[in-house]
Amino acid sequence: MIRLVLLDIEGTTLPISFVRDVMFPYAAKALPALLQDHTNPTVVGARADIVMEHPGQDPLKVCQDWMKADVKAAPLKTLQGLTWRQGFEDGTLKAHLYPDVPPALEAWSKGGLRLAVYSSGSIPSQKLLYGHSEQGDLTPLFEDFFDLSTGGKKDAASYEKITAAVGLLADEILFLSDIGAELDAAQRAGLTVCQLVREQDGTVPHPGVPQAPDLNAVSTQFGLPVA
Ligand SMILES: CSCCC(=O)C(=O)COP(=O)(O)O
Ligand SMILES: [Mg+2]
Repeated sequence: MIRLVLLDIEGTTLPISFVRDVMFPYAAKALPALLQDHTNPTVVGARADIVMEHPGQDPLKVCQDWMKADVKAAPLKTLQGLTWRQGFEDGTLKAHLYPDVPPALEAWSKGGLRLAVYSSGSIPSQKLLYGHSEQGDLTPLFEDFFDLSTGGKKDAASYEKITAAVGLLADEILFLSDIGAELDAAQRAGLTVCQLVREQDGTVPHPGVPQAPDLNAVSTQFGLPVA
């Protein structure tokens, strides 16, 4: 029986185009000034991690290359999160979640399911995004937020840590993601999984895992409360 739904963000609850065409350009504009900050300990720490990983290279150039290739690197995600704070708080950024997402999350939560996020985006940026969506503040629906500080999303050990943190049996957790390698890792850790195959994102169906085009179809497939 499913007791908790663990959700990826990009490609699952939020169109990839919103990340690529709105959030990344916003961060790209703000990053040069942010990387000049030598007093904020979060920036100092992230820059040091980049330099350690890419000695001799300009940290800004490394970040720009990572963004071009959508590399899920923890220091980049931390820095992006810092830039997005301003945009979400002043109303320039508002998350355009897929329309099926808010009603499904509300129905699941109302029906007694526990909800948590696991995204490469930093925890502060996850909270900003769900706190400033077109459909209002959805953060109260989530009991927990996990990011790359728990481990990589393609590592089974990360899902074992999340299972321990939420105090459930692994198969009582339903993990939803668009990425096959993430679903494979979660399955290796014993979680129940489903791939979101969003037409708008051009998601490639991954063999060996159940698939759904949206969260309503997830509800039907797994017998979850319906919106
Ligand atoms: C607050 S998430 C912003 C989007 C992002 O930067 C990202 O890396 C999302 O990756 P996901 O693991 O949710 O596919
Ligand atoms: Mg994703």
